[in-house]
Amino acid sequence: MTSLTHLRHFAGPEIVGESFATRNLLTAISHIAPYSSTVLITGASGTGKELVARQIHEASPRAKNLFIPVDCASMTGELMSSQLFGHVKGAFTSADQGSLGCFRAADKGTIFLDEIGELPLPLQAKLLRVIQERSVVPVGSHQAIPVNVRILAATNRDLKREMLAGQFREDLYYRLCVVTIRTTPLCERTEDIATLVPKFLDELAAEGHPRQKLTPAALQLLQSYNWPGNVRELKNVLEQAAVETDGEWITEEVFMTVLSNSAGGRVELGAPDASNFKSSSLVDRFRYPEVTGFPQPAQQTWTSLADLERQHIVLTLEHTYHNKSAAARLLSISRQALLRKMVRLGLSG
Ligand SMILES: Nc1ncnc2c1ncn2[C@@H]1O[C@H](COP(=O)(O)OP(=O)(O)OP(=O)(O)O)[C@@H](O)[C@H]1O
Repeated sequence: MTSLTHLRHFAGPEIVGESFATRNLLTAISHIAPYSSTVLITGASGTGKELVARQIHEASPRAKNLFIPVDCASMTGELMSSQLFGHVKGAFTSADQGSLGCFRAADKGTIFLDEIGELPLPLQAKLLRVIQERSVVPVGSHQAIPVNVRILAATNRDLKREMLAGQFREDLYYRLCVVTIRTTPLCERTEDIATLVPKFLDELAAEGHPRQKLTPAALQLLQSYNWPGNVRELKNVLEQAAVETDGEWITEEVFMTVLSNSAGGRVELGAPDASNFKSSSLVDRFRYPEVTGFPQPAQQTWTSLADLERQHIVLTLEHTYHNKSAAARLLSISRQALLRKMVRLGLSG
C-alpha cells in the first residue's frame, strides 16, 4: 500500500515471471513507457499494479524525476484537495505555510493515483481539470500553475461499472483509460511461481535470512494453490515458511501449515493429513488436490477440447474488452478465423 508520505526515488523490485501473461505485460510496459500518455492499470489486489506503475516510470524519460504514489483510499476530509493540489499560506486556519501538493511535487515526473475508484466525486472534477488543462489551482488561490506530470492510475474495481452506476465521472473515466493495462491473477499464470520464489528467497537472504530452497514437492504445492491474495500472498507465505524452517530446504509440510493457518484451518506443523482438511476452506483453494493428499473425487471429469477452446476465447475477449481484432492478434489467428470459431463454439450473437 502506498501513502502520501512515501515520496522517494525508485530503487525497488522488478517485475519477474516467464508466463505468457507476464511477457505480454512487460511488452506493454516497454511500448507505453516512452510516452506521457495516461495509463489505467486494472487488476486484483496484490497482482503488481503499483510495480507496473513504477516500472513504466523507470523505463520512461521521466525516470530521473520523482515517482509519487498517492493512495486515494486513504485521503479523507478537507485536506484532500490541499494534499493533491497544494495550498497557499492562510488558505485555512492551520495553513501557516504554503504547500506544493503532490502534483507540483511530481513536476516532470510521474504521479501514481492508486485506488482511483475511491476518489470522491468533487475531487474527480478537480482531477479532470488538471488532466485537461495541465495546471493546478492551489487551495486558497485563483491562479492556475502549469504542471508537467504523467498520470498513472490503478484500480481493483470495475471502474466502468462504477461509471455506469454514477459513482465515477464518465468524462474522467475516458480520460484515464486512454491506455489500459490489466494485471493477471497469479492462479492464471502459475508458471511465474518458479521465477518468483527464488527472487523472493534472494530478497530474504539479502535481509540476513539463511539461504534456503524449496523441495520439488513444495514448489508443486505452491503451483497448485489458487492464491486469492496473489503475489503479495505468495511473498508473505514464503517469508512465513522460511521463518518456520531451520534447515536449507523448505518442505511442502511447512507450506501446508502456513497456508492452512492463513485459510483459517486448524492444522499443526507436521505431515499433511487429508482428514484434517475435510472441513477446511483450504481444500477449495487447490486446483490439484492430489498434490496435497486431499481426498480424491470418486470420478475424474475431463474437459473437452472444445470447452477449453471456448474458455480461452472468452478469456481473451474479456482481456481485450471484446475487441475481436485485438483478440485475434493475441490468439495468433486471423479475425475471420476467430469469427468462424466463435460461431462454431456458440459464442457469436
Ligand atoms: N511480477 C512480479 N514480480 C516481482 N514482484 C512482484 C510481482 N508482482 C507483484 N510483486 C510484489 O507483490 C507485492 C504486491 O504488489 P503491488 O503492491 O504492486 O500490488 P497491487 O496490485 O498494487 O496491490 P493493491 O491493489 O493491493 O495495492 C509487492 O511486494 C510487489 O513487489
